[in-house]
Amino acid sequence: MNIDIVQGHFPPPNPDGATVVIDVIRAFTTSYYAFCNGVRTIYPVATPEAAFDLKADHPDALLAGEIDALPIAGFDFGNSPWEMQHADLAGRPLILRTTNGVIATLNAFPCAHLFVAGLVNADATAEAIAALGVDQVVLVASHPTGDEDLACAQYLRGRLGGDGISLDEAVQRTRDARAARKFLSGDHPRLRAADIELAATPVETAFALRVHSGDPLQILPEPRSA
Ligand SMILES: O=C(O)[C@H](CS(=O)(=O)O)OP(=O)(O)O
Ligand SMILES: [Mg+2]
Repeated sequence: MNIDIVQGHFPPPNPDGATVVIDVIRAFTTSYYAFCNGVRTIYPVATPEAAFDLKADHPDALLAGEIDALPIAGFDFGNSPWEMQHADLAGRPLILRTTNGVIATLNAFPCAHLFVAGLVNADATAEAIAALGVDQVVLVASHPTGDEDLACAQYLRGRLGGDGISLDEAVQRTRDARAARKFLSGDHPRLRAADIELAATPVETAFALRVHSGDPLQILPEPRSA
């Protein structure tokens, strides 16, 4: 298996292989906890306007996301795993707009298989990719310069049989990442240290998150292979 790591919002085409878009702080940690708390599907969108337009077609949808890490006016939630844990989401679709993970996901097709991941579900993602039997894997650290997504990509590469780093190192690099500072400083009530705690805590029983092509794209939990 050939495994490439790239950084940023523009994954290379990977028509026969598997691509994983990684966003540890916070888009796919938020997505994971949204599903844990009952969300039915996630629609990733590029802009607040696209979110409001899509909600017109899905009136039961909830809106989550950020601009400059802060909640968007008129949205129900920030891009916050803690907020996902503390809300009633059962059976609702979620429309998600974020700066890095969501934008890279929207740019990731063409690829044969697309997943999104954080450290929370990195092991489950590695298992799902290994089960595909593909020759080419692209790991996309979606923050163009941040270390948290790159560390997760390097951990995932190791889990897939390539050069890797330990889970402890990936956890520490998440806590130390520049993007984590504004949450850990306590300067803003909607930027919570609890979000970083959740982003930096792998969950052994987690599930992978697969992106299904179509208009709109949908993110759905992937059943774990036995
Ligand atoms: O809301 C987030 O955590 C980030 C923005 S930043 O890196 O914290 O400024 O968006 P994401 O798309 O989840 O990286
Ligand atoms: Mg991020």
